[in-house]
Amino acid sequence: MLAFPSCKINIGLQLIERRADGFHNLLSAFYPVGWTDVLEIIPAISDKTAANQPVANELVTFTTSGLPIPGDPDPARNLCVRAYHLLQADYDLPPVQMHLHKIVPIGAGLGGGSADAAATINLLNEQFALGLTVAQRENYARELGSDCAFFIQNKPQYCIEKGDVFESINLDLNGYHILLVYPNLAISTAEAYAGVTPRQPDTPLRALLEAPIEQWRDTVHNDFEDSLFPKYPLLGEIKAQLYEAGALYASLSGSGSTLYGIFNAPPNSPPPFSRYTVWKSQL
Ligand SMILES: C[C@@](CO)(OP(=O)(O)O)[C@H](O)COP(=O)(O)OP(=O)(O)OC[C@H]1O[C@@H](n2ccc(N)nc2=O)[C@H](O)[C@@H]1O
Ligand SMILES: Nc1ncnc2c1ncn2[C@@H]1O[C@H](COP(=O)(O)OP(=O)(O)O)[C@@H](O)[C@H]1O
Repeated sequence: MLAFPSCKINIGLQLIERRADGFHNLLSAFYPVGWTDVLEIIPAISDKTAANQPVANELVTFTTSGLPIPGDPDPARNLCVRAYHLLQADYDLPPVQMHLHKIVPIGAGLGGGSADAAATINLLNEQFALGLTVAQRENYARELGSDCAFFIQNKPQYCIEKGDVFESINLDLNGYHILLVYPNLAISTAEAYAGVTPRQPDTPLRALLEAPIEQWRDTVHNDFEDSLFPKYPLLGEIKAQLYEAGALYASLSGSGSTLYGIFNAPPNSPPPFSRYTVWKSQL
């Protein structure tokens, strides 16, 4: 079976407090974006002379193409393989062959790896008729990463606590256009969190998002920008260029390094962005 795990942007991200477990409580709106990887999972064929080499262990044959993934050549660390083992432990799954074609940039604040893991859970649930509910699949996903559970349903959500608990939100950007700019610079999530100073927001994000998008520029903020823009000035420059290109709203996504702009009409990819990895689409 085939899936196209897509990524997310964060619209606003308020880092509220450091928790006793070392993680941070936050408020953020997660919004799905259609830049996707390709993931195929099939029951294993027994012919070991086939082109795919068994690499992780006897249960999973995992191969990749496209962007190189940090952690290769140790595929056991890949979130897809970890997701398989999580379910295998409880459901005694048969051996599988998995292939991931990696397209979404890595260390980009787009949650691409988490999306792959969630897609693995959803595919295995379907392929082997496990009958897992959304809540059960989200619980497995939470074990793999804070933003992983979001991708089980992959719909706009208001995220609280570690970013893994959801409240519904009426946020519809249908018809707007988005331009993502990945500056070919990976930022590790742990590194980004290590630099933040959390604080209680004056106004919780949910109230700010109720205003029209034209007002967000002055109110809706990603708190990671405060520590990452001074460290990587390029990020602030790209955000300014997105506004110069006509964005109604522009921001860093998650813990970076991708910047995005939301536009009324299809944006050009003007010269400042041509040296970066860009992706654009209608939302
Ligand atoms: C920042 C966000 C915002 O949406 O996304 P990305 O930009 O990475 O896509 C998420 O909070 C990232 O979630 P995820 O990438 O799943 O992080 P995890 O693997 O759970 O954690 C990686 C590390 O980030 C820190 N961490 C993560 C989540 C959280 N709420 N507080 C934290 O302090 C911890 O140091 C942890 O060890
Ligand atoms: N399938 C995967 N795709 C991408 N990264 C993966 C995957 N599996 C494990 N990882 C690890 O997760 C880390 C960050 O993943 P990613 O989700 O792309 O970043 P971000 O947290 O910035 O959204 C990478 O450093 C990589 O080592």
